[in-house]
Amino acid sequence: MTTSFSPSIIQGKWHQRKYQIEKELGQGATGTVYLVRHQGSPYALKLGTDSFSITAEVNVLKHFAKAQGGFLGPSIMDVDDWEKGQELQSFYVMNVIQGTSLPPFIKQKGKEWIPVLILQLLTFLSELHQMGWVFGDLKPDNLKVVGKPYKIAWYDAGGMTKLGRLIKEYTEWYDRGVWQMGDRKAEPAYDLFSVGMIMLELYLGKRPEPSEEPNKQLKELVFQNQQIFPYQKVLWEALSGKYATADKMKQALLQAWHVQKGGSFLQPSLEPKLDQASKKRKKKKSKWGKVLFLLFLSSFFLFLYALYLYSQTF
Ligand SMILES: Nc1ncnc2c1ncn2[C@@H]1O[C@H](COP(=O)(O)OP(=O)(O)OP(=O)(O)O)[C@@H](O)[C@H]1O
Repeated sequence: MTTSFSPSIIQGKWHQRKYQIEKELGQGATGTVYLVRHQGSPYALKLGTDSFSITAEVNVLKHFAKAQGGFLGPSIMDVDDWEKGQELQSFYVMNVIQGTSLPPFIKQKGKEWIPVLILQLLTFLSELHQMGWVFGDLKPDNLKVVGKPYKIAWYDAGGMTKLGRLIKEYTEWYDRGVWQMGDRKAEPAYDLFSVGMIMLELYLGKRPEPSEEPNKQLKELVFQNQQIFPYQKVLWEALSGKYATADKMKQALLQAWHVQKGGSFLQPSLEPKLDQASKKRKKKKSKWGKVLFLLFLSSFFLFLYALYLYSQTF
């Protein structure tokens, strides 16, 4: 939703806190997010288009504030209304999540980071699902890589849906309904499909449009790409809803990751070691050969000398 008018200061009607607007961070379905300053500190302020959806988001965020298990996500600092002329506009203030979006991060750091970050994401999803929620609108736009050591951070609670309900917000490319791979029931497998699509996008570096037979196309995309090779099975199983929990997918991904690491990292370092060992063995062999040869030579001359002495005696 586009708001052509950008205020320079937003003041809460109830708490009277003043927020100086610095710039727009982005726009979502339920409002605009601004980078603001309050008493010298930066915050992200979401100004809603309707108070109902802002209240719903605030409720979900407050719920997760209690149990974010070390995962970086938005924490609510203030909730208030802004008097814009005659009308009231709801807003909430949260911490700023600064980081790099997943696609540019992978482009910069390399594809070997994909399973590492996906494993982190699965740990977060496992916790979320156990709390009875599904992320819903899971996509790179709602995730960022922050800090060092690198960690996945999330925002946008707008799509979070209670288990068993109908997914309330989705983005086509990450939605299993669009790819004819399942329905829009809020269950862990719905999020795991989106995780699979995020992986696929990061490996391919693009998002091909769904064709007339989207599920067939998806299978081809997974199995015809050699770069995905060690993760093809995990990826396809996630896309076809084979994993009932995020932990199950995590286990399978971890296994594939170890196999991949064993294949690409052990082999080169093993080869020189094997070479050196065989060289040592060869060296040992040639040393013994020399000793035996000298022994043979000296016994041969000894034999000739004995023969000479014998011929002199008789
Ligand atoms: N806490 C935050 N820190 C930094 N940037 C943020 C924060 N929250 C949101 N943003 C930025 O504002 C944009 C809009 O966020 P918002 O959560 O409203 O919706 P969205 O996820 O982009 O879209 P939609 O809800 O329609 O799927 C985000 O894409 C992001 O760039």
